[in-house]
Parts: sequence; structure tokens; C-alpha cells
Amino acid sequence: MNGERGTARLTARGLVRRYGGIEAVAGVDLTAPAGRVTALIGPNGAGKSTLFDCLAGTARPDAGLVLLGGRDVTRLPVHERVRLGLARTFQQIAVFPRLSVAENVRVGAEQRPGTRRHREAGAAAERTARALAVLGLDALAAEPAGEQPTGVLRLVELARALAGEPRVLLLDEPAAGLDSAQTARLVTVLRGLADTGMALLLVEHDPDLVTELADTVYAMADGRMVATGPTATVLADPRVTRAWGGAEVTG
Ligand SMILES: Nc1ncnc2c1ncn2[C@@H]1O[C@H](COP(=O)(O)OP(=O)(O)OP(=O)(O)O)[C@@H](O)[C@H]1O
Repeated sequence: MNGERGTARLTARGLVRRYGGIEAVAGVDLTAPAGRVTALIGPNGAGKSTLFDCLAGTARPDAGLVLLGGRDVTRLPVHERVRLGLARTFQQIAVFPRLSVAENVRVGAEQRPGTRRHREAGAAAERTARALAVLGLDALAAEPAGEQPTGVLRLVELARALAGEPRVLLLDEPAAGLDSAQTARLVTVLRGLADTGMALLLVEHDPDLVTELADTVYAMADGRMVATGPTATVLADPRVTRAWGGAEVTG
């Protein structure tokens, strides 16, 4: 796996997505390499979620390409991208409230290619157990998801994504609602996943978390990339600090 570190796993080329007269994503290039944590930052309305939707397949770009492991997936629906190794968590938490924590995670384990075809129920159970353990959720496995606090539900969503053993993981504000202990665990888990060769791309608002986690940062404003590069360099870029402070981006 580590031999692949740095190889592009998910690539956007010239992506454009319009809503009516608004270019929410206005010609964007981005690469999430294997074995790295890549962060996407920018003020509200910058286009981060729209770009995520185009990468995950929940939105179709009006122009440009999405490549997953070198394969053009621009026109493939979400479930095909999942089969090719893409997983995602959402800004708005979505769990099945009446299912247990473990059953919610199992949903992710069963989306893995070949699970049904080969009747790999045992393997799906193992993947579920592994994902629960990685996120420290074993003790809550049998509890109804609907009774858990937000912090736990974020971890359940992440466990569900991991249970499919993806090669590319998209995370939309993964630390929102987590307390400091859960955030520390999340950081350790995400770094550990990158070390296994997974490509991680996260949308994040907290500069401290971005500094702690990300190898590379893409900063968006008004649908465009305003700065890209190593985390410390991008976070110190005046165009980025202005945009994050809510002021107009001019450059
Ligand atoms: N479904 C939609 N219909 C119309 N306009 C949309 C839609 N989704 C996003 N937009 C517009 O596209 C632009 C980019 O929005 P987007 O949600 O992608 O930004 P964001 O960077 O993710 O913001 P936030 O940090 O608030 O989630 C905004 O002007 C938004 O109003």
C-alpha cells in the first residue's frame, strides 16, 4: 500500500456545476492522493459541498471530469462509485434511528463489492466489528442509534463508511459536534487510515484540526480555488485568511 503513497486516487479536472445563474463550482482542479489527508476549506457558500457532491456522484457536473483511481467516473451514479472504493460522510448526520449502532455500521459493510454475490455474510460481520472497534463503539453496538448524542452519531457514520473498506474517503466536517476526547480519537483514526494508504479528503472549518490533520489544503472561495499547497503555507496565505474572515477575496 505505502508504495502507492502519493498516487492520485481521486481527481477533479475543470469541474463546473451551476445552479441557475450561480456557478457554485466554477472550473476546479483537485487531487486526493493515496496515503494523504487533503483538506478543502473556505467560507460558507464557497462551493465545498457542491464539489463534494460532484465527486461523490450526488450532483452531476455541467463540465469537467471526475477520475477515481484513474477511471473516468463522471457519469457513474453514487452506488457505482461506492463499488469502486469511494465512501462518504455527510455534514447533516443521517443514521437509521431504529437500527442499532452495529446495524447502521453493517449497512456500510454490505455495500462492499461481492458481499452478496459470494454470500460473505461472515466477512461483512467482521468488517462491521473492525469498524466499531476502530472508533471505540463496541460498548454501544447494541444500542438504538436514535438515542445516541451527535458526537457518537458522527462516529457511527464514519464507522459505516469504513466498514466498506474504501480506498477514498470523503468527510464533510467530521468533527462537528464531537467533544475534545472524541476529536482526538478521530484525528488518530484518520491519520492511521491515511497511513494504510487510504486517500482522505475532508471539508473542515476548524483551522486547528486542519493544521493537525492535513498534508495538503485546497482553499475555495466563490466557486474557485484561491490557494493550494502544503497546509502551513495555505493557512498563512492572506487571500485565505481574508476569505475565512468573511471578507471579499480579491486575488
Ligand atoms: N441545490 C442548490 N440549489 C441552488 N443553489 C445551490 C444549491 N446548492 C448550493 N447552492 C449554491 O451554491 C453555492 C455554493 O454552495 P455550497 O453549499 O456548495 O457551499 P459550501 O462551501 O459547502 O458552504 P457551507 O460551508 O455553508 O456548507 C452557494 O451560493 C449556494 O447557495
